[in-house]
Amino acid sequence: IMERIYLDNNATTIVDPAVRDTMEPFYCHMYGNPNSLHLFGIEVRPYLHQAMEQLYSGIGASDADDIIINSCATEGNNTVILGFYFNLLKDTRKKHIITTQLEHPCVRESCRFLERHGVKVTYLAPDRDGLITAKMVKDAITDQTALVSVMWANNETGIILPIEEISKVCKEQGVYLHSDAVQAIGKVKVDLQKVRVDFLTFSAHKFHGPKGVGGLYIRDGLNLPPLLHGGEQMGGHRAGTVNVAGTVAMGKAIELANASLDFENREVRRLRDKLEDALLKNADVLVVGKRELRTPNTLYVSIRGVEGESMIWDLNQNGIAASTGSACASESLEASPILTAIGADRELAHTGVRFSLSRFTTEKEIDITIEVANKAIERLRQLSTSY
Ligand SMILES: Cc1ncc(COP(=O)(O)O)c(CN[C@@H](CS)C(=O)O)c1O
Repeated sequence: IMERIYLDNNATTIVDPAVRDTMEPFYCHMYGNPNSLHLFGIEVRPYLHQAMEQLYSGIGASDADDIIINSCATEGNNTVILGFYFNLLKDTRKKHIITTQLEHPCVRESCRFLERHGVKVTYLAPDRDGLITAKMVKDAITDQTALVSVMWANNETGIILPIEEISKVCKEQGVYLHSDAVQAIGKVKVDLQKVRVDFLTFSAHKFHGPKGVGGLYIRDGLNLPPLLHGGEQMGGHRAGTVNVAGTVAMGKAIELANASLDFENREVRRLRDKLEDALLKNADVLVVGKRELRTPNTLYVSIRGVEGESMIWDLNQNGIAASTGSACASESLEASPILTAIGADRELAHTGVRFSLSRFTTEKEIDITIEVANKAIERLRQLSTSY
């Protein structure tokens, strides 16, 4: 049987077995609704409390801040951006939001929805290194700007954005800052004691927790109307029965993810660099973003003369899972926005392949991937009419 190799961890990750084990008791043993006042409900509360403590320390949140448990980062990002519309933009003359062309579609489309309701949105374009700088943000802020939304790290390229500098600009200018930290947690240190953001979103399944549970951080004293109404859960910030098993799992997952940061930035980075160096030995191969400015597990490579989809197909035929970019865009055959934004020509913009490793990736898997990828490049270039 062909050995399968999973190198699409920015799309989703395997649940760490230790995380899975924490979920077990909450299905058939302690299955009460935590909001119930009887024994079945009360007995699960200490586990939720422990999970919240793990999450607070996992991102360096202060006790006075809020962390809302939700279903995923898509929900969290929608809650922030739509919540801003109802809370602030609708009633005051501040009708401007600044975001970037790098954001995940759930941020972009939430902003587009607000544009249809009279909000002005600036989508900052990255520079040729794929970066959004604090200066770009500062230059875009006007006296009508209410919110800046910039992701902590990009899901396709792994490029880490200067959130600390951007947060200083937002504080100086009196503008709220939201950061989508989905691709940062477990890869780089996210410490809100050091970097002041007002809203932060994350999803457990990106750092070896289960799908279907995520978190929304709201800094002390900030008020955001709920996206989901009709329950006193999460202090009224998010109605709906709490996903007990998922929350407990996410607490354990963030604890393990932070404990593995050194391993991620040493060993996973070494394997990613080994793959990257091997691919760069081929002519006309471009890696997007400076290596030291990327999350340790991600490599977004453009191989001239090889369509991204063809490369993914060849890899898949050999049991290797990678992607042409974010999973949610995998159906669209459009040119990659990031490659277009950094000035890649049309042909190049269709040649992106994303490899994203994890702490479970082995040296043998990378060696096999190097061999298969080099053979695929040779085969596909021979078939290419343009190379
Ligand atoms: C930066 C960023 N922000 C939000 C999301 C959405 O996460 P959900 O848990 O699905 O709601 C993702 C998920 N990006 C996956 C699936 S599209 C990728 O292949 O890149 C993300 O990377």
